[in-house]
Amino acid sequence: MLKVEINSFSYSEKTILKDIDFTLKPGEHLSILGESGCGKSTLLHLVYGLLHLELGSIYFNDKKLLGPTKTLIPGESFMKLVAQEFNIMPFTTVTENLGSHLSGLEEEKDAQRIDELLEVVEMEAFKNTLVKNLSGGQKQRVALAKALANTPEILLLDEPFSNIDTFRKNKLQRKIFSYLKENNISCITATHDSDEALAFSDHILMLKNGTKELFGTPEFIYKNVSTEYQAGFFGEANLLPNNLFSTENSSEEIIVFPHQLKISEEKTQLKVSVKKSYFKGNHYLIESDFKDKTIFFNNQFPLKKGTICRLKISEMI
Ligand SMILES: Nc1ncnc2c1ncn2[C@@H]1O[C@H](COP(=O)(O)OP(=O)(O)OP(=O)(O)O)[C@@H](O)[C@H]1O
Repeated sequence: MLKVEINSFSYSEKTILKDIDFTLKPGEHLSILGESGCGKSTLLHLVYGLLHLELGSIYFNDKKLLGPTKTLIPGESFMKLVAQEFNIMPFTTVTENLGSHLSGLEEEKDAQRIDELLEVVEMEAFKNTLVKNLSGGQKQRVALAKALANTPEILLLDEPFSNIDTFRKNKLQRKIFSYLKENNISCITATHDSDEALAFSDHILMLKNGTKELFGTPEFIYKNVSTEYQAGFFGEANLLPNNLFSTENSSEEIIVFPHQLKISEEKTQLKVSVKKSYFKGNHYLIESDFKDKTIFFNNQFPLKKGTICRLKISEMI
């Protein structure tokens, strides 16, 4: 089990991470979700042992991980990090790259393992291609396969699918995350992609300015979104006074997602003027004005600019 307790971490005067703690059991997947610059990569680098943690501690099972000031070679052998600038050798083939991480003693066994890894990242067709001739997304897939070569106990992935097109991404995510579960490999991913975090993780740690904003299962996170920052990860969201929808006289504001709002025949208080309709495939996202606020809601059809309509909450999250 991995146990992380970061009281505080800074590169210089400015505190980058503060009061972060979590544990990760074998095979569990934690997503770190946060905006650019909030400290996701720093957190992964601390866990991997590239950065020294003065105020806090990181344990794997009962062993305290000591970090770069106490170890000769930074990084832990049971853990692999796939960083944003992936560490692969450009002038060798894909097979040679993967082979460099295997024993080299049993040729046939290594060849089988390389085929298995290439199948997981769907790179069989590029076996003999020089890495320098691959696209960014293909290099990212080789880096992933390389990290898996020796079956680590913990895999740290920094934006692992950032260069991979949507067409391939979904299938690849399903394959890789089920491979990790089947092999009981724990995983921490740093991501901006809420779809990935919701679909594949056991826990999500949402960060804001280096501190814990929300922590819990994907269902818990989605149902407990209460601020614009938190909702921002899940598409357009509206922060509205609760008393628009209830008779209660409270000053509380609630987050309402576009799919929760529906045009109503009743005289509701939420009377909006349509600004623009965006085609989203199976629905339209309507941008509208309500007093000085922009309100987004979903509709089956596009609406003309200037159309006035009243909205109600059609469903809870
Ligand atoms: N080596 C460094 N020295 C000083 N400051 C750094 C260093 N690396 C990162 N930072 C700063 O620490 C903060 C967190 O950076 P980090 O890379 O961890 O963010 P991130 O959430 O991973 O961002 P992104 O999603 O853009 O990759 C940023 O303000 C960044 O400028």
